[in-house]
Amino acid sequence: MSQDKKKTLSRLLTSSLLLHGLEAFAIPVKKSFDIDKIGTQESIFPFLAGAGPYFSYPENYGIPIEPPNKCELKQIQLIARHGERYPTTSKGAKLLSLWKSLQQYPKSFNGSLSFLNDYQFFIENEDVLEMETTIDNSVNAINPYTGEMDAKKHAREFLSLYEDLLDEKKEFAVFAASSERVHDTAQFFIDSLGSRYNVSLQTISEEPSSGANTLSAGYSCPAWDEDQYSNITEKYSTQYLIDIASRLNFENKGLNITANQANMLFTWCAYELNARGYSDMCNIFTREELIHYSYQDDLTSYYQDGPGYPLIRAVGSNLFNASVKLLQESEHLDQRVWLSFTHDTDILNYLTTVGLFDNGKKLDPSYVPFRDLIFHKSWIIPQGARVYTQKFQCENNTYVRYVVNDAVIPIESCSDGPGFSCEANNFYQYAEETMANMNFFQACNTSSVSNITDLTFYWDWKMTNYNATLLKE
Ligand SMILES: Cc1ncc(C[n+]2csc(CCOP(=O)(O)O)c2C)c(N)n1
Repeated sequence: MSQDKKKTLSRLLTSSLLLHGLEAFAIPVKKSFDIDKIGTQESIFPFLAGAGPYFSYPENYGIPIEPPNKCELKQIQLIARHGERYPTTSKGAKLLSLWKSLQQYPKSFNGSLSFLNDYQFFIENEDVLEMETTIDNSVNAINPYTGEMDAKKHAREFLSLYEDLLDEKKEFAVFAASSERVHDTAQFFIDSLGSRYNVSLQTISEEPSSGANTLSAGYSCPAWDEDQYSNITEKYSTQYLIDIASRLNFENKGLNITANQANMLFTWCAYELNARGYSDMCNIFTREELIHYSYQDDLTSYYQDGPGYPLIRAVGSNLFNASVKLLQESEHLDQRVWLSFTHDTDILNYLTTVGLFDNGKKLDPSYVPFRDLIFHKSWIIPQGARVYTQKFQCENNTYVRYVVNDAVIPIESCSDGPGFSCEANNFYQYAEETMANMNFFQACNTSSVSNITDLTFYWDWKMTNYNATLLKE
């Protein structure tokens, strides 16, 4: 705020307080207003490992997301992540213990941490852990980045593009994995569609026992080992974390922050943005450090849940296979819109099978491969991520294409249709080749936790009525 503005504000406060017979000097004008900070940190969202607020896919190729001229939409599928949330229980415990140890520091903080001298922690009680951020549970009344508002805004954007595919009279199903935050996101989305529609929210169990009949195949995959490629991912230099810790410790003698704690400060920054709308903690990093943090996350995701781990293509085939079936049957189904909500890794597993973010170049832990990198995890699955499959008809042919976080992402080997789409039969062939000899149930050794071998909920929801118990996971 300019000096002039501050003076005017102070004069206004003085005169109004005098009018009320109060002493003006009793109320100091605050040095910095939250409203000045909110909205100033959006350029760093892409560097926060998908933990910070939603942002559109940054490298939009310029292809309009509306169906091309003279083409008619036939089916829309959505696989979406829940919206902005509080940390998980395990991350929350680590953050709380870090906050406690910072509070033990006997002196005033200097340098970039000096905001902590007058600071209120953003996790106000443990009940919010694992949950969506909402208007109600936000730390700041003017937080624009709640999971609640994200889902509600998304639903309005969805209506603006696809309303014509919805039938006001007929009941239709929306599907959510049984994690409470995922379910809540779906409910916010449905609420925002308005009362014209008759929606039945189907809650699909994400317990391993649900086997293949799930929106979160990762939980039904005992064969998956998060450390399978840790020998590669651990090679990435964490010197940037040591540098951050040294800088903070130099500014604050006796603080003794460790590199692991420096790593947690990125998490702090991201989740505080979701809960408060801004985070002074985000300002302690240099751009270079943010780039290192972001690439380290790309690298681990690539080898744990993406193209770097061959098993993942089988995990993702569970959902891709169902999605292809829905596309093929579109003329015979009485629902033209298929909306599903789940977790980040499930969407990543699915897109790995589709093959949208794999240029065949394995991510290298010895340097940041700027020019060769198309696997930016946070661009693909930020909080509130949304992956649409569009099927449309132009003259006598039908076509399929993907819209990821508001950007059309063509299948490069099949993109000669209108709007860089893939002609439907070519698409089915592409899918068949991609999933040839792939069997989720076998590859994952799912039989050790379940005997359910097929994903059926899109087809049998009316008969079954899925209402799994909600889980905080
Ligand atoms: C293949 C595979 N990859 C990862 C996991 C673990 N996992 C899945 S969802 C989730 C919570 C965070 O996601 P969100 O923030 O979207 O709720 C975690 C920890 C698994 N079980 N299988």
